Amino acid sequence: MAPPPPPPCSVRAAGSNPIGCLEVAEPWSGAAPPPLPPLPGHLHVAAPAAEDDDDALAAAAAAVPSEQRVHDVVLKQAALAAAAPEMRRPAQLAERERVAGGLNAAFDRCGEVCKEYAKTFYLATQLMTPERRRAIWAIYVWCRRTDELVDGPNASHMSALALDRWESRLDDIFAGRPYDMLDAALSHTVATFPVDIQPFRDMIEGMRLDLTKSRYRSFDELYLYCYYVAGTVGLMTVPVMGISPDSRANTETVYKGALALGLANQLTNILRDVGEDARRGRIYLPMDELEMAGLSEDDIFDGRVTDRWRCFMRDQITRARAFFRQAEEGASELNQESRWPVWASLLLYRQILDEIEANDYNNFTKRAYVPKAKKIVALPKAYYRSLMLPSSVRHCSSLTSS
Ligand SMILES: CC(C)=CCC/C(C)=C/CC/C(C)=C/CC/C(C)=C/[C@@H]1[C@@H](COP(=O)(O)OP(=O)(O)O)[C@]1(C)CC/C=C(\C)CC/C=C(\C)CCC=C(C)C
Repeated sequence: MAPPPPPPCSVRAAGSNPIGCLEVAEPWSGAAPPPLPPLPGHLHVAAPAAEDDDDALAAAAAAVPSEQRVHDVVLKQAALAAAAPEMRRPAQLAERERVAGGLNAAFDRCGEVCKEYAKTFYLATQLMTPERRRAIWAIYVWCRRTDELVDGPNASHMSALALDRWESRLDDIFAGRPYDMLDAALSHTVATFPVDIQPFRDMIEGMRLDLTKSRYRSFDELYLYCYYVAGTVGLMTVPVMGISPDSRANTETVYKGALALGLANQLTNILRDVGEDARRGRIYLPMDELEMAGLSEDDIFDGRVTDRWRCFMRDQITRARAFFRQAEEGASELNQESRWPVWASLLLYRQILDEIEANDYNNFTKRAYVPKAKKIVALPKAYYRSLMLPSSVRHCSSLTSS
């Protein structure tokens, strides 16, 4: 279950284009992994609805709360991972195909991109086994490219049509027909690990929302957006990172934790960037909650740090922290060598919330960031957390010993 809405508050009554190279890569002419065989629990793409049905479908979808809709995707991905062996194909076969397919350079390039754009994360992937590490890089690059479509230097040329093309390219990746070398790395990854296509489709859906939507009426709407652009990352990566053989938690709990970390990170991102987003005419904060707090759009566009604003922000931060807490439960259940980057992401991103508080909630003109010294302290802390036994095991043994 998602953390509850913010509690009532007492005062409430009152540069350059460094990644452009990712957009254009040479068409891939090397060997590609075979298309995915159908697997039990694999999500099938629904046939497109006839236009007449569109409104009815949209109304039906809107009637289901976002949390329920997302939960269904979580269950399907968890079932797929639980039904498949940890890797879809024997490791040796995957390895042989990677080398024979000339994919070394493709994965190396993915690693370089990660190193360039997410240094800390890249460093933290070094403890992972080589095949998991490479696969995580390939997923990272696909996510980064997808995000660049609407947030990058060419974003102003982006259209729904281009996103449709990106989505059919995604179908090709899953069908073993990669377009370029970076796609080829992802194609190999999804043929090797039990990763479902739905979270990838959903991330593209999040980018579509970004093209058309600049206000979120309620937390329910915002929840769905955060799932699309960030919760999906959790669902994409856990099948690669794997669950600890010692874990006694059920798969669903771990996937819920992964979803929670994505949601927490994205909510934190939104709280950090309120001023920056407002300057682009965007407000991601739930409009009904703003109204309940006695705040209007103008308060945000004017960037006024008032007591009402501070109180509103306190509530939003409380909610984000609740998602981080839920994520902690899942993080400790992952394979031990995969836990470090996850704990690092969790601890570093959560500290941004502390920095917003330290800035006295001025997220209009001050960008909250974690200073380098604090980052350096967080990394060994994350490493230490990653050494701890899964919490499901700790709880079990404390029960049996008492
Ligand atoms: C191990 C690990 C941390 C893996 C994640 C690697 C990965 C595939 C990341 C993709 C990130 C990406 C490029 C997403 C595109 C959409 C987007 C931009 C989302 C925002 C990320 C931060 O973006 P940005 O780099 O622009 O941030 P700054 O402005 O520079 O601060 C998001 C906020 C979301 C990122 C979401 C995650 C990292 C989800 C992490 C969840 C897991 C890895 C699951 C962990 C599992 C358990 C059981 C807890």
